[in-house]
Parts: sequence; C-alpha cells; structure tokens
Amino acid sequence: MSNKVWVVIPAAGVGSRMQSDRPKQYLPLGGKTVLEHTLACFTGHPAVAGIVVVVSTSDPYWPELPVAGVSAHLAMGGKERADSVLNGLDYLRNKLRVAAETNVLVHDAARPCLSRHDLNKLLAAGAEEGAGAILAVPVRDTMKRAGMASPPQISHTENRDGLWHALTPQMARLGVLRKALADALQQGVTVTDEASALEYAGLNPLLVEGDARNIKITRPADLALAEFFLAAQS
Ligand SMILES: Nc1ccn([C@@H]2O[C@H](COP(=O)(O)OP(=O)(O)OP(=O)(O)O)[C@@H](O)[C@H]2O)c(=O)n1
Ligand SMILES: C[C@](O)(CO)[C@H](O)COP(=O)(O)O
Repeated sequence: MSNKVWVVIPAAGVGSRMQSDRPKQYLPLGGKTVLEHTLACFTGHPAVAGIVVVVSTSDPYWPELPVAGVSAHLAMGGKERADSVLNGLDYLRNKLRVAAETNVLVHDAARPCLSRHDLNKLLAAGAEEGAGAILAVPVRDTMKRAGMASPPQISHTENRDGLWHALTPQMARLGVLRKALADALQQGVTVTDEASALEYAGLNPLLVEGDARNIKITRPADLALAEFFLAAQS
C-alpha cells in the first residue's frame, strides 16, 4: 500500500468575518487567489497522492481558476466546516476508494502560508501515529477569560502552561478520522477542528510545533500579513 497521503482542503466557507465581496479563499493574494497559494503548498509534493477541494454547492469561482480540474478533485461543502471536511473524507472513501488506513491531511483553504518545512515536519511526526498529529504553536500571550459583562471585562487569567494554538494541517488515518467526525457530529459535539473529533473518540493527537506565520486569513488585516509572509518565503 502506498505511504502517500491525501489532502482535504475545506474551501466552502463564506468568510463573513473578512467583510469582503467574495469568500476569502478567492481574494487576490500575491498575483493569484488565496486558494491557489494553499493548493501550491501540496501540489507536486512527493508524499502527496492527491487533493480534494471541498467547495460550496453555489461556488461560482472555482471553475474560473486555472487549477480547476487540474490539481484537485472536487467535493461539495456543508453547513459547517466539520460537515465540509466529512464530505471530503466521504468522497475519498466512497468515490476514490482510498483505503481506510491511508493518512489524510486536512488543511484550511484560508491558510496559504504553510511552509514546506512544517508540512514535512508534520508528515514525519504523524506518519505512524495512530492518534493523529496537528501543527500547533504554543501560546505566548497572557490569556484572559472574559466575564459576562458588556463591554467585556476580565473575569480571571487562565493558566497558559500547556496551551497551544491549533493550526492546520491536521493529520490522521482516513477511517479513524471519518468515524470520529461522523460520531461527534451525530452526538452534537462542537467540532471546530479535526483533533476535537479525535479527542471525542478518546485519542490524544500529537502536537507538532509549527511556524506562527501559518496564519488563518480570517479578518481584513490578515490579508496584508499573509502577503508579507508569502513574500518572505520566496
Ligand atoms: N461550511 C464551511 C465553513 C468553513 N469552511 C472552510 O474552513 C476553513 C476555516 O474556516 P473559517 O476560517 O471559519 O472560514 P469561514 O467559515 O469562511 O469564515 P467565517 O467564519 O468568517 O464566515 C476555511 O478555509 C473555510 O473555507 C468550509 O469548508 N465549510
Ligand atoms: C481548524 C482551525 O483552523 C484550527 O485552529 C480552526 O478551528 C478553524 O476555526 P474556524 O472558526 O472554522 O475558522
């Protein structure tokens, strides 16, 4: 069986926090779209068997991209990110007949600044890890818990020892992740990343320290930051 991994790129969000005229994955960045930069993180990598991009059923932008139909398979998104990811995993298993033991990486379309170094670091650490593995960054700021008042006021300071920011890619065996995600969603568990579902299944994925510049483009100011980080990579 091939040791190559499959990549699922959830790209079906509307990007409401970006307050832009189109979903943030299709905003211009360094001469192409955010999504094209994200795909380029994986295209041509020797350890990558293939890519599934998960887009909204009403996405008019994907067919206009030069990479459409060239670099990736297409699956349809769902209401929440977790639903889109599960649709991508189902596509791998049911349409492409990818073996359940195959490792998959799930990476946000909105994270175009993933470095080849961090991708290789995650692949190496997670290859044989049955519980999965994620890129993450230790928290550096003091963390405050807000009270219920408005405007918000500090309730107390959270102990930041052992606190990490979860990034993506997040890596796990296709069969393990697909079942964990399906079970968690069926039970109404809040799943904001793949590791949440794996934890619900009783697993403790590896934390692989990554680069804080692997930001998720979420708010308007993030685009210029991503442009700066990408320029520094080239
Ligand atoms: N139903 C959804 C929601 C999100 N995503 C994807 O999941 C990634 C991370 O989600 P987020 O940053 O929250 O994107 P949006 O949901 O688009 O942003 P917002 O919450 O501001 O609307 C993005 O690449 C987004 O396209 C998805 O595939 N399907
Ligand atoms: C998956 C993720 O990027 C890890 O930090 C994050 O949970 C996505 O959250 P969002 O609210 O869907 O952007």
